[in-house]
Amino acid sequence: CKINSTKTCLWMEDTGVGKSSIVWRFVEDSFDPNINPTIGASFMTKTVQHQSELHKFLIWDTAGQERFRALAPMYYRGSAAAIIVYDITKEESFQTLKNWVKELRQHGPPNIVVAIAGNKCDLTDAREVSERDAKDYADSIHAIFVETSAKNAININELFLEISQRIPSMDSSGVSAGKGFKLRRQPSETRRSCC
Ligand SMILES: Nc1nc2c(ncn2[C@@H]2O[C@H](COP(=O)(O)OP(=O)(O)OP(=O)(O)O)[C@@H](O)[C@H]2O)c(=O)[nH]1
Repeated sequence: CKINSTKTCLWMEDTGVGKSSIVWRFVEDSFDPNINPTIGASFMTKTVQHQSELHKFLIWDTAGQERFRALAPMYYRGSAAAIIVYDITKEESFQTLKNWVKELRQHGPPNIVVAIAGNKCDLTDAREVSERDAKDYADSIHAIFVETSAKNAININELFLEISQRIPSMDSSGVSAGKGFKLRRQPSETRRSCC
């Protein structure tokens, strides 16, 4: 197998949208309803096989609390992808996400792959952000979009799979193999509808 090395940064302004829970679900396939807020940032890795390639994710899970906001550039600089997470039951978290997209566009790496995850899609009765509005916004900025539930393990693996498909191949030392970066607009065949 060829090894692709990817650095992924997970971040979003609001605390409690479920960033750490998404990482835990992806890396450990577990969910803790009493998970503690992240302090500073935490780091985890996971290697997944896709067709003939092994893809290693190096994941920085950044803290959403206001007092840690200034640290975000340390993690998104040099990242191949950023996942911005909002909570579908909090309209405000979707609005503030747009500020992070702007910051990323202005100060992040030029070809960074942006993925937007609308988390907690198991809480349909409390929904404040429509899937259509979020998808339209993601399309307008050429970002990956999925609704996820870390609690019910919906679309978590699919999210990372789509990211790995959009990131240019790298050799085992982490150097880009020189393939042009192409946006793939087709939705993943494996993605599930959230509700
Ligand atoms: N119902 C539901 N609850 C979730 C889901 N994901 C996370 N939660 C809950 O939301 C709360 C916050 O989750 P975290 O993963 O700590 O959120 P975070 O964005 O990492 O928060 P910070 O570390 O403060 O930035 C916890 O009580 C989780 O159990 C989900 O998919 N569905």
